[in-house]
Amino acid sequence: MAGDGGLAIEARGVVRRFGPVEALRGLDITVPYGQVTALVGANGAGKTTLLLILATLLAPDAGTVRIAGHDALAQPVRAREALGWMPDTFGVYDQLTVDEYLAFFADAYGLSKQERPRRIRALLSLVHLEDRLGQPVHALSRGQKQRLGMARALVHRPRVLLLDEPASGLDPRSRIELRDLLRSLAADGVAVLVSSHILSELEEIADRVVLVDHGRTAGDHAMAEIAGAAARVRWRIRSLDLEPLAAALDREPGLAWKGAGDAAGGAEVGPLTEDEAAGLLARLVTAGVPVSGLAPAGSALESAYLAMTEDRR
Ligand SMILES: Nc1ncnc2c1ncn2[C@@H]1O[C@H](COP(=O)(O)OP(=O)(O)OP(=O)(O)O)[C@@H](O)[C@H]1O
Repeated sequence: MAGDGGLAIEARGVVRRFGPVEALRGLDITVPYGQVTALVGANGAGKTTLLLILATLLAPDAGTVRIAGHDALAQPVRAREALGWMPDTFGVYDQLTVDEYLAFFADAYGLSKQERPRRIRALLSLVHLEDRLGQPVHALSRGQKQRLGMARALVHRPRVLLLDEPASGLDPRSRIELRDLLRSLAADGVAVLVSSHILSELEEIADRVVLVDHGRTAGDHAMAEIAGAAARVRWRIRSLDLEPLAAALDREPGLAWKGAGDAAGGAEVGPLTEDEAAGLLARLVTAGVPVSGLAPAGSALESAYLAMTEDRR
């Protein structure tokens, strides 16, 4: 699918200032084809600024950006042909119907008149809006508009897809469908770069995580490394009787733990790997502690994110 055999996105030393604010301070990022890469970072870290620059909608003050092998600054039109873009705030032309809206973008991307109706029906079916054909865009709910935005981003079958907070307005079913759609696009060789604050969802969607911190890349990890069995995460232990649990945890050399609060009825321990947690569980049970549950506390990506950003606050 890559065609040019290279990277889908390659940005180096990207700088962007807004007056006195340095939103990006020499950021580097590479995104391969055939994978979902997640862009994660605190509010104001620079994710949207980066995505706008990659989408050729904002010029950097310094740095280089290549999209699908094209220099995005010198050849923005070539870059745009390869790109699909879904912004976080979704502007729609309210007077248009759903299919007129997609036809407008199909036209802008040069799809032939014969192909357009077929493509529009396929896209509406892909985002489960086929029953909205002929209806005005303004009558759609926020989540439906977001799904229409996704269809719009895919009109010209882009090889590189940029999504800024795509799941924010979606109901649980639509989120699962979005996850499946992004996975199947990646399986077809598309490079997907997605920013989101919903880390538990990214864990299931993404192959890689790029951490952005104060305008720079602060980490680039395979999801398997972060969320796999070898990853160190916090664990929640539930027990029918808290006193023996607390006493047994106190006897564990070097183990960090705290009470998980009355409602949770147990303790939070770690970070530990899956093996270490299994060993601890075996010792607790052997010691006669009435353990009723052991599970990761929050998602592994959340734990990793908190650990990675702890000393950056
Ligand atoms: N048009 C603008 N004018 C002035 N400052 C801006 C502009 N756009 C972004 N900034 C500033 O640049 C920094 C990075 O903003 P950006 O929107 O890229 O962050 P983000 O990581 O997407 O944040 P969030 O997670 O809150 O969406 C922030 O300090 C922000 O205030």
